[in-house]
Amino acid sequence: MNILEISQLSLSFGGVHALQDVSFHVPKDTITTVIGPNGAGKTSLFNCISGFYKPQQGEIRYQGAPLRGIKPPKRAALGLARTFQNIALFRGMTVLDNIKLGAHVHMKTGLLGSLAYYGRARREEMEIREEVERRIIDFLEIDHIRRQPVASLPYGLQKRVELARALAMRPKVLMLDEPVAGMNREEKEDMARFILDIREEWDVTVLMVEHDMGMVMDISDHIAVLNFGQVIAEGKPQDVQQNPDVIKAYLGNSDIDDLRKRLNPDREAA
Ligand SMILES: Nc1ncnc2c1ncn2[C@@H]1O[C@H](COP(=O)(O)OP(=O)(O)OP(=O)(O)O)[C@@H](O)[C@H]1O
Repeated sequence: MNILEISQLSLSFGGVHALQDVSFHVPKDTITTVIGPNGAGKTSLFNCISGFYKPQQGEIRYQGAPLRGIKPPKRAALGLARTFQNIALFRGMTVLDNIKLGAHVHMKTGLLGSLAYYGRARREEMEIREEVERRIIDFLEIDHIRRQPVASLPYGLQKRVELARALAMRPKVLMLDEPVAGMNREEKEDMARFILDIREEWDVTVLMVEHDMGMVMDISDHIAVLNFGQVIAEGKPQDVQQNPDVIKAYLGNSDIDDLRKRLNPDREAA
């Protein structure tokens, strides 16, 4: 079953065609990765799925239902959680407070919601939240820093806190925009392990944009390749890697050594 179905999506900014007739699917319980050279449209696609951009054409279906007209906070509450290319945490706040903000998407707002949301229901929700927060902190091994302000942490740990906040949203689809960008090798290996464990232990489908081809080929179940706003290949890592159109797309943007490094998963572990 596909948890997300993207059909014939097109998005333009003036004369720039960021996405052209993009169709692909995200099978449930997989790690699905969107790759492609710089400017290929990967972040634009993420922005369409999370509702920040409105495509001029096409449809995105989530759990079988169209997302059109649903605003970003509602999409998050429905289970589409996201991290960003550049860390988007509240740097002055503690790790724990940042994680608590993630859970906020489930708070009822508005007068009717507030009236319906007191007493036992609210207590139960708070208990669930605390339990989820505890589980996330244990899982991501960040108990020792939970009272520290985010700004005081090294980059790799900040990225982990961002992941924690996204998990606190209790997602069904976790969208990760370049989760290992800027990380050293050890941080990358940790992050790759966490992403694999999230799929296994948290019943979450992962949709990722990532440039690190070693990690992409190692941990992805399904890959879609974008180039100039169009899907040029989709399939298993080994199929995508051999695809002549994919090789050409990367060759057009890199020298041969860079290409080898990018497409060869044996280059380095994660
Ligand atoms: N808000 C915007 N306004 C105008 N043009 C935009 C906007 N967002 C994206 N674009 C353009 O759309 C195209 C695709 O950009 P996008 O950021 O989606 O690519 P990308 O694959 O995520 O690139 P990268 O790997 O460098 O992050 C680019 O030509 C970009 O300049």
